[in-house]
Amino acid sequence: MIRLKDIVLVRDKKTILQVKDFHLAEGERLAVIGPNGSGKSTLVKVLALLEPPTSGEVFFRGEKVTSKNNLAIRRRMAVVFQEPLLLNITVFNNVAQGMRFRGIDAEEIQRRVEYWLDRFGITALRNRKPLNLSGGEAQRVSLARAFALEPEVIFMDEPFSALDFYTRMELLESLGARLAETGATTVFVTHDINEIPYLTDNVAAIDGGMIAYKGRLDSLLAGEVATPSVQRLLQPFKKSMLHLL
Ligand SMILES: Nc1ncnc2c1ncn2[C@@H]1O[C@H](COP(=O)(O)OP(=O)(O)OP(=O)(O)O)[C@@H](O)[C@H]1O
Repeated sequence: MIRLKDIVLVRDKKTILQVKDFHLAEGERLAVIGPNGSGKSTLVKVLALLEPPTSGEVFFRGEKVTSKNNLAIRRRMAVVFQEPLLLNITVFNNVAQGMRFRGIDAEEIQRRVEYWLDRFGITALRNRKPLNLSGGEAQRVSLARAFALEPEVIFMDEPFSALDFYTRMELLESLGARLAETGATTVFVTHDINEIPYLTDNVAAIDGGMIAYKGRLDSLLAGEVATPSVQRLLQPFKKSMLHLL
């Protein structure tokens, strides 16, 4: 579905990302892990067409992304960030807004908003403004907004890392069920490897801007080749997780 070819991204004369060949298949659910500053968010920004690489090519369904088709392709994707980034309008309108920008008709918008508010358990909040929501509720709104767009790919960049443990567990369960229901192609960045089994067993580890591993999480935890700093990152999780896999 998305292919990166010979991608290099340079910021302040420093190479932040270097990806020779990367392929995200249709329906694939990929978790992305890596040490702080390794380039996880940058990888998502390049895949989601939010940041053009310094050199190299991005293909979406075989079509090369250019400055001309970039916006049209970006509208087929949705991104959920760590901060919900809601507008100061009602929950209903926050979920509806992106669809309005995409020219979807009012009846269909109404149907989708109601459906996704229900799926994320926030129908009762429909007339509330974001300032009156808890962090977990606000992130549910941001998830409903993304799913309502019926995107071909959903990117999530540490969406739950600002939330407390119980809220994170609830949201992971809920997100896992919704992803299973839609079959959406997904990239999920996390710094907490414990979150991954709720969503997928498919992981990419990034280190120093390069993809050090892409494959099954259990194989990675069992010691399959990755860079020493990715192995160090896994160390604290190994004991607690191996029995779960
Ligand atoms: N605007 C910028 N200008 C220069 N360097 C930047 C900029 N934004 C990020 N970087 C650098 O790019 C590298 C990759 O950053 P990125 O945010 O992709 O890493 P990350 O793996 O998502 O990190 P974290 O786990 O801390 O969120 C880091 O070294 C960071 O300092």
